Amino acid sequence: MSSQPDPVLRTRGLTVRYGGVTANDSVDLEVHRGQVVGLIGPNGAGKTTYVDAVTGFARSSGEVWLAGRRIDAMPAHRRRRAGLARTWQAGELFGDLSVTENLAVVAQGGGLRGLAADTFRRRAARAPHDPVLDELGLAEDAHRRPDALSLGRQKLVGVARALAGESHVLLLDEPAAGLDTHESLAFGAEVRRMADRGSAILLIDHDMNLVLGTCDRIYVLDFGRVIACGTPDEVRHDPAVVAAYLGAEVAP
Ligand SMILES: Nc1ncnc2c1ncn2[C@@H]1O[C@H](COP(=O)(O)OP(=O)(O)OP(=O)(O)O)[C@@H](O)[C@H]1O
Repeated sequence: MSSQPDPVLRTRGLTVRYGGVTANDSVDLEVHRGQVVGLIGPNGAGKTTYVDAVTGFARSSGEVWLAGRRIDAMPAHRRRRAGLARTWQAGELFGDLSVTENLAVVAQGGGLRGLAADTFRRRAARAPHDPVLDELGLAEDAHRRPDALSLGRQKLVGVARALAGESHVLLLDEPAAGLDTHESLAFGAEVRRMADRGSAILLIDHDMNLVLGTCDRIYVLDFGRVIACGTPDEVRHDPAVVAAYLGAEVAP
């Protein structure tokens, strides 16, 4: 077998402690270009903590590598600039800005903080049309406000906003929360297309149809530890995963 290229994102021994709680316990994980990798597990297993640690929002020990470069000593804003993009679990969009303006907030860096609102608006109004809107099929909504869109399309705007600017890896934290089955399927297809065009994506979600149907590989966390890793088929039949998380409903 030919050797695989280096992963775009790799963690080694990533550990986060909150007081007496070990929220991430020596997590080794890899995401390659063109892959959607799932991260699943029960409530409180440490999934959001992992994203916080990788992106520099939680103090951690261990190694974080992005595109061959070690980034764990960098503050969050430098990791973002190095190419780590994330969505937030409660990823509200700016309701009084258009879709294009929502993207411009990120693309201009620094967000609204420190920038007078009218200055920001003048700049955002001149913002070039971001090609990511075309890629995600959102071009026709560019000048609408998020609340004029369906929840499914709002979620896509959240992804587009995370992608605005250059990024190597996209970390999606519960992007499908609140979507109905149909919207979730469409969302999964979009995530899959992004990976097929070369993105590297880490997907956290409790919607097992979405995760099992979209991911190339899945890591399962329980009490901060990786208890299993494999293809969707391997993971859904793993007795430890069924016992800790999946239960009988997705087992054969
Ligand atoms: N800022 C914090 N301070 C203290 N403890 C925290 C903090 N953030 C998370 N924890 C604890 O760390 C553990 C992991 O939480 P985390 O939110 O990462 O889990 P999760 O897998 O994302 O859960 P969910 O599926 O409910 O979103 C939990 O025990 C949680 O209570």
